[in-house]
Amino acid sequence: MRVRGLVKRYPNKVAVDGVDLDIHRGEVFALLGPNGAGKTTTVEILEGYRRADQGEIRVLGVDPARGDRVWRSRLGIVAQTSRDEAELSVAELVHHFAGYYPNPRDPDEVIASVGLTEKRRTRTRKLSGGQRRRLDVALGMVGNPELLFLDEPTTGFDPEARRQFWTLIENLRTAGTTILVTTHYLDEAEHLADRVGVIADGRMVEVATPEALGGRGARTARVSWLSADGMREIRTDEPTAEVARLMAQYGGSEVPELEVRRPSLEDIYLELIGAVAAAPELEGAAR
Ligand SMILES: Nc1ncnc2c1ncn2[C@@H]1O[C@H](COP(=O)(O)OP(=O)(O)OP(=O)(O)O)[C@@H](O)[C@H]1O
Repeated sequence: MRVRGLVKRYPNKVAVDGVDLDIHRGEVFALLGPNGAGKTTTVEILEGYRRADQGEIRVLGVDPARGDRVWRSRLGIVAQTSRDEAELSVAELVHHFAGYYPNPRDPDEVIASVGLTEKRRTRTRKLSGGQRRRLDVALGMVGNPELLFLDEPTTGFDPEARRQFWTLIENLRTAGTTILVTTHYLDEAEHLADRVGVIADGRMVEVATPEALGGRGARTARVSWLSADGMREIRTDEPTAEVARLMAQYGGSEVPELEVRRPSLEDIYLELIGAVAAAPELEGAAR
């Protein structure tokens, strides 16, 4: 996928303001950003559901505004809101959707992979929020897509379901599926994504691996431990040397509650978002 200078204006708002984005085949890419940043608008343009006002866009080699049925059948989409088919059972709905695609996955295997086998005969209106979301994911993947869009896929999942979902995504990735996921869960992005893009106020602030975002790997570490006088914390660029010093000080025995910490992805993300909010010059003159 290749995007250059994507712009989308609504009557009162420039929702996407010159976004560039490259997503490589087989990659898991997480799009992060606060509410209203422009994530869903961007994703829906890439899916062909909304029209861009400006920009060059290629998704699987095609301009989404001109995407035909064959192109569409190569995509899997899990939108933010569920499709409403309340009277069908889980199995009926997944089998029904499989029929839309030329080369679908086995619907029963897909139902099993999202953990809904026990609910296969349940009408979709009787599913819990998290179960309904798992069904959405099943519908997105049953067509065996080359490229899967997941818009906040795990909202409403309990922690165990989220872990199961991560395994599912890892399996899809291993099978070669390219995945674009939007999420508000930083741990999810860190766990799943090869690269993350942070979008704020319609602009791409940074694209990097989760480890490198905001110069994270090079950031000062904090070494903390429980000393005789209470908790101590030292900021240092050489945490290994600091730990060695502590070990010597404690005569090689356990240093109580020793912890070495670098800024989390969430710390870095909040810094990036905060910098955009505090920098009025980033407000586009085009508005
Ligand atoms: N159909 C629309 N008409 C007018 N404004 C819209 C429309 N859709 C979105 N917007 C506005 O565009 C901006 C970007 O919205 P978008 O849904 O893309 O954000 P988002 O990053 O996906 O947010 P969230 O994390 O809350 O899902 C918001 O200010 C929103 O109010």
